[in-house]
Amino acid sequence: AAGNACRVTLGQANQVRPKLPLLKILQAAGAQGETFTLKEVMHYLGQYIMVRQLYDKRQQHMVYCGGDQLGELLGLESFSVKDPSPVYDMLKRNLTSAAM
Ligand SMILES: C[C@@H](c1ccc(Cl)cc1)n1cnc(-c2ccccc2)c1-c1c(C(=O)NCCN2CCN(C3CCCCC3)CC2)[nH]c2cc(Cl)ccc12
Repeated sequence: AAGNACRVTLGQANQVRPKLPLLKILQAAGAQGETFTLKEVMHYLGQYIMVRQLYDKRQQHMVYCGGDQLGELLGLESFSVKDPSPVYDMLKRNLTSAAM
């Protein structure tokens, strides 16, 4: 039915395609495939930070990513999860729309 067709296309519309350096990070956190929703990208980046123990055990909002590929992508030694702007800037540089 038309409804389903519409839902399928809408579902595809919000997929993004990470560029290779970001895709490798997501895959290291268990991501499968090449296109994701933004929510999935954020989930896998969070998993990556946890698995690689990049967060400070005492100040758990601080992420120390210097020397890790994530730090290379962000161009930062560290950041606080309370200020997501550097992450969004990195995603703007490393995500393309998969809708095309
Ligand atoms: C609100 C959200 C967020 C999401 C995006 C952004 Cl740009 C900032 C902030 N957030 C809040 N704390 C974290 C976080 C903190 C330390 C280690 C790992 C994740 C996250 C991040 C998530 C996530 O998917 N979060 C799910 C719930 N988190 C709670 C924190 N939990 C851990 C906190 C450290 C101790 C172990 C549990 C893990 C699940 N994805 C991210 C990806 C990045 Cl590039 C950076 C941070 C996060």
